Amino acid sequence: MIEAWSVADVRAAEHPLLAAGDPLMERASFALATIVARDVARRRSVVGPDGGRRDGRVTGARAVLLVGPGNNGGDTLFAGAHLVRRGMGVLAVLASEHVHGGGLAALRRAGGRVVELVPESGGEGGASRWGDPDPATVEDAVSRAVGADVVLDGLLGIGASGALRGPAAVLVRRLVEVLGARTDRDERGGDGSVRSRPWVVAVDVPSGIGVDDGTLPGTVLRADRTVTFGAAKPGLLVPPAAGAAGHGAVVEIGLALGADPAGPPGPAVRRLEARDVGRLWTVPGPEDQKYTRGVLGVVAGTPTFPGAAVLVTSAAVRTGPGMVRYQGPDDVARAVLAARPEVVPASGRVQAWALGSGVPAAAAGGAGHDEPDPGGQHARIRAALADAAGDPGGATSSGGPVPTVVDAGALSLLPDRCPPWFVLTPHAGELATLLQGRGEAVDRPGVEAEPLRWARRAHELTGATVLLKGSVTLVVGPARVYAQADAPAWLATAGAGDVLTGILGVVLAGHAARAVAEPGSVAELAAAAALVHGLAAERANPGGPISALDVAAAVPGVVCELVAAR
Ligand SMILES: NC(=O)C1=CN([C@@H]2O[C@H](COP(=O)(O)OP(=O)(O)OC[C@H]3O[C@@H](n4cnc5c(N)ncnc54)[C@H](O)[C@@H]3O)[C@@H](O)[C@H]2O)[C@@H](O)CC1
Ligand SMILES: Nc1ncnc2c1ncn2[C@@H]1O[C@H](COP(=O)(O)OP(=O)(O)O)[C@@H](O)[C@H]1O
Ligand SMILES: [K+]
Repeated sequence: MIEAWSVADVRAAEHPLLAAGDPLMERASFALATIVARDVARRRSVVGPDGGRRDGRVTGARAVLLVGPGNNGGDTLFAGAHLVRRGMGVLAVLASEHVHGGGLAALRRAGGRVVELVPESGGEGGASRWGDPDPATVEDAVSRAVGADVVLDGLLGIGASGALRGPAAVLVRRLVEVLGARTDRDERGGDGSVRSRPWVVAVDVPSGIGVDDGTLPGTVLRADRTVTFGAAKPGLLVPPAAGAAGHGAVVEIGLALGADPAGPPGPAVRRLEARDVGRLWTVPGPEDQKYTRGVLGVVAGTPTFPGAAVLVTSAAVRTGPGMVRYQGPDDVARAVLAARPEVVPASGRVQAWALGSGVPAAAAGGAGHDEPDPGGQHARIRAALADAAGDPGGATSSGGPVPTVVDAGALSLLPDRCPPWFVLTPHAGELATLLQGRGEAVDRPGVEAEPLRWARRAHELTGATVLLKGSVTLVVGPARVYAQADAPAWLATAGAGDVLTGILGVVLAGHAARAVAEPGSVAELAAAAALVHGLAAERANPGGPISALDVAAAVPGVVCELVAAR
């Protein structure tokens, strides 16, 4: 599992070490330089005499450091000194009047070059040194950065507040503009080494992201790699900032995060990895029979949208339940059975529900739909929701409260307050609608700009666990947040969410008692389902287009690998 800690927690963990004189910056900058040199060697790899690739030379490669006012710039300058000693040509672009003195001296001693974005003399006629930097110097710095092998972004770290300001902002805006105008595709030279774009390494975090909330308050230089110190930070996992972080590398600098029982309760954001999911998967034993393994009840699809019912049940059957029961109009049930004869088209006891995929939302005030309750599905969903909440008056008694996936149209049928074992699975548009219905003034772009904030808000307002779908899937439940980024962008295709509903329903059915008894566990189960969904999408057709049903078909293989590796 990747654990991301808040800025406050990281600072609190650094404090005793710094007070004791621990050389944190030396450790951080040495590790940073090592990773940068390794990346550069790989980027400059060449074809050897045997036809295989071997690492290229670091000596002679060019690095440009973008240096800001704080310790982040200090890390970068010290790393630059190490890179000079490894034979690289290093140029530091100082984007601030004051930079880390020790780091600057170390770089100069090693033989690195330095250019100041704002000339020492400052502006003429009383213009502020924090006014516009000299345009010619900016252009020169940008063209050197663009022509370098590697750019280290050390403008701001965890001390950032808001969008980049001052000369750093001017520099980054121009650099992003120039890099954006160049092809995203790497070009290989005659010897096979990579040319064209510099490899961008963010020091600790891409400068100017919202480190704790994952927002992008202004222009940020997208990194190919982020080397982060002590622990990952939330903004490296949470969109949209996570999209600027590239590959990750966490450098151990001795922070004892999580070790102090009196300290913070846990990481701010978590990301499950395959081995975590393998460990929590329920694997049947000889004493099991179909009812002990978990039965999933599905209410999905309508005569107009029967496909969703087929997708949910197909994915569910392939995720390994004891049984899948389907409830819906006869012609939809026939389509389900034609695709998956394993499905039982009858009501009965279930350990979890999957509700609402392919069912239109109930119109506010009951108006606006040709058919107020399409195929009778709204009534079935309402009954199942009451049943799942543990309402004794529930029409389809499952014998107690059971965890439930609430998707698509079922989101419009929720009670005011939900138990945390309800997992709402909106995409950004559906989350905006749900929040508007509860008095929040937010639209889809608003959710996309601050998905963590709004997923949290939906959890607070409803009490349910909220799984917000997107390129990174966020899960917010009681006391826990997960950010899963396992899926290829090819998964953004109609029906893919219905497949997730089926997978998640079966995961919940397999852990039904625990989900209700320990609501804190529900977010982890939902994150696990998102991981399986994402890996299945990748496996369905690596690097190419995928259809939703193909994702479902890939689930058994993914589960097999996960449990084999645990
Ligand atoms: N404390 C330590 O010894 C360690 C710190 N580390 C490094 O130190 C960094 C944190 O250092 P700092 O606390 O100095 O913070 P930063 O290096 O992030 O710099 C913060 C300073 O930048 C300025 N600033 C803030 N927001 C700005 C904006 N939007 N536009 C322009 N200027 C802005 C402010 O003057 C602020 O004080 C970490 O990210 C990490 O790289 C690591 O070396 C590990 C150990
Ligand atoms: N850019 C993306 N990269 C990876 N996965 C994505 C991306 N966009 C969407 N997804 C995933 O695809 C699925 C789409 O679900 P949804 O929007 O509910 O579609 P539908 O209702 O058609 O099934 C979700 O699981 C979501 O997380
Ligand atoms: K940085």
